Amino acid sequence: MTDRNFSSIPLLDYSLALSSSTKSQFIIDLRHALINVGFLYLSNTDSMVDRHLIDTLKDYIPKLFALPQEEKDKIRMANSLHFLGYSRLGAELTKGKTDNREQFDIATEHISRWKSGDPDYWNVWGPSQYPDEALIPGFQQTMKTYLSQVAALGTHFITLIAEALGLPPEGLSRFYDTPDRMQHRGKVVQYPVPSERSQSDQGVGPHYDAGFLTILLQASPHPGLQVQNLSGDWIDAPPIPGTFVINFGRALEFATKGIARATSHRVLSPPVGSLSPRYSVPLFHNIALDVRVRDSKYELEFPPEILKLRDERGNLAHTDSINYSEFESQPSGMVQLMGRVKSHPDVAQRHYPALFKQFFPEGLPKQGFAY
Ligand SMILES: O=C(O)CCC(=O)C(=O)O
Ligand SMILES: [Fe+2]
Repeated sequence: MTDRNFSSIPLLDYSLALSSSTKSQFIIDLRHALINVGFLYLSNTDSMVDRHLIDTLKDYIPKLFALPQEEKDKIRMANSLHFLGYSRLGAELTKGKTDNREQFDIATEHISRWKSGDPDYWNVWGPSQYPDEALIPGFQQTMKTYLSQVAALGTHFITLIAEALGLPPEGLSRFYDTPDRMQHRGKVVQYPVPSERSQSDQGVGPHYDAGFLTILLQASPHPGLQVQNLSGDWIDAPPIPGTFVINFGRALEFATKGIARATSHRVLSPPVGSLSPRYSVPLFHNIALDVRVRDSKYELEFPPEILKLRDERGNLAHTDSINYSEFESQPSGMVQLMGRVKSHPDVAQRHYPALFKQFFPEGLPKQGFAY
């Protein structure tokens, strides 16, 4: 119980999971992170994600945001049925306040399988938009390779999560289609330095992530990411060189009967006077679009000792996040689509007029409501 109100985020060494003599310790540490924290740092992932590729990607990021505004707007998200593309600074609100960030939503490669008669939510997956190759040569290939390597790390990590929850390694495979039929969504994000006059330090407000797990690259040395512990205190998760931050989302929490924690988190803008923006690259590792996590078809049986750990942990005293409770009843794809419609009403107005009317009967708001 002393671990209940964590005051720092555990660091796990991925290479320990790859050797039979050290794997059991890794699984024990992962179990603690899943049940009590909901966040972890992961080091030594070079066998899955090329370290040089990460450095190359980091070098591209400031150049990507420095592209002329009109070039960024050419690939704006409103062009895309799949909610993939560029969003200007301040396009979204979280908990009623503007998020001070600018971003490119770019996903792993995927050809939409939607056909007439299929549910709308099949269209949340599809091809990405990239800036003109001549303006940022090589970025597209770097990003594609990066996303596919990180997605593969996520696919392996899911088997470790299953083991940490007392299931066989393939215990969570029912939530997935084959890897070639899945799409995982990445973003490249810039949090600008606020001006002296700024009233807000909100990079992104408190929220949960949606799916099973998020794999985050903190791509600049700025602190700012904070994680809410069981008593509601905000704990810093500053960048640690050579690591990813991994956190668990609402779908995993629902699918595991609350054993795994989706943990509320937020990002503070860089302090006024900082010399450069903060950059990050999250990858949201998805489950299959048709899955209803609470349907009996997907119900998982956990060993009593794992359920006991959940019960000993207890429930949250307080959280500042509210989003994605739709997993209780909706298919995963519908939860994603509803989240996207709320965050990006301009895209919805263009491509999903019926849903747009349902969520925004008064017409187009100035900003989206991210969470
Ligand atoms: O930028 C970060 O470090 C985290 C961003 C985040 O939590 C999100 O976009 O869901
Ligand atoms: Fe998040």
